[in-house]
Amino acid sequence: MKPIVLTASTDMELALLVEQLGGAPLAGLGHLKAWRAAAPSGAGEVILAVTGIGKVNAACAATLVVERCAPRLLINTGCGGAMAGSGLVVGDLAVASAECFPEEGVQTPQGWRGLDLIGIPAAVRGDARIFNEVPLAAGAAHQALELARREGYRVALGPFHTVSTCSGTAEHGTELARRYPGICENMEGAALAQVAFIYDIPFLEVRGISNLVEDRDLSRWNLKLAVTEVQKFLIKFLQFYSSSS
Ligand SMILES: O=C(O)c1cccc(C(=O)CC[C@H]2O[C@@H](n3cnc4c(=O)[nH]cnc43)[C@H](O)[C@@H]2O)c1
Repeated sequence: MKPIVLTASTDMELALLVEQLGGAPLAGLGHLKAWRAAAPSGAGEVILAVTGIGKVNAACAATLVVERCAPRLLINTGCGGAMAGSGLVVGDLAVASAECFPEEGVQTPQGWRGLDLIGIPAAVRGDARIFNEVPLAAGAAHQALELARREGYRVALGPFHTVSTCSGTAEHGTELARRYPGICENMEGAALAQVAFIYDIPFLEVRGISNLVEDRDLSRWNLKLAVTEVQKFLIKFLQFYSSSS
């Protein structure tokens, strides 16, 4: 059976999963720090890998794990910023319905425009072309949303933004939201989603909310709560998913 691969940008965002699943260090995934564990249901394996921060690290890691592990599902997790209007607060969960690159494009005299203005897609698979927005198959996202609700988590489903420049002002977040709708800002997800799109592999992204997209105030952040909540949820999701698929 093909494995499930689970990625995050830092060790902290995987530590509880590695501990609870009894992960053993896994060599042979290039530069990536990785572990392997039996899936909670006993059906197949889960591979956990740290990508590093940002889109370039995420795309490199995704390509490596997809080429070497041929996963049946690629899951990305970590913390993220709740965008205005999402209704999310620190400690909540966010599930991606789509991923988006809200910065790739052209600053024209008339304002910012996306990659469609240039006319060169970011990726092509068969007849499908993607520009700034990466669609995700609904299956795993809806399963995660329903399970999270059943387990009593506060959770929202919606499009995510993957940025190079984090929104450290509410105004910057509002500007990006004018370009594309979004509920959760992060720095890796769309890159992993694009690789999953190219290889036609189901992709799920669930993040714990560590902060709001607002004027930067680190005293209002709670990284520990965010990464704990989302990892506790993903342990339940792996139990559910690996026994049902
Ligand atoms: O110091 C800052 O201003 C700052 C801004 C954004 C993120 C950080 C981090 O320490 C975490 C980076 C890490 O977490 C994800 N993340 C979490 N919140 C956000 C956000 O509001 N915007 C973008 N990324 C966020 C991200 O995926 C990184 O992996 C510090």
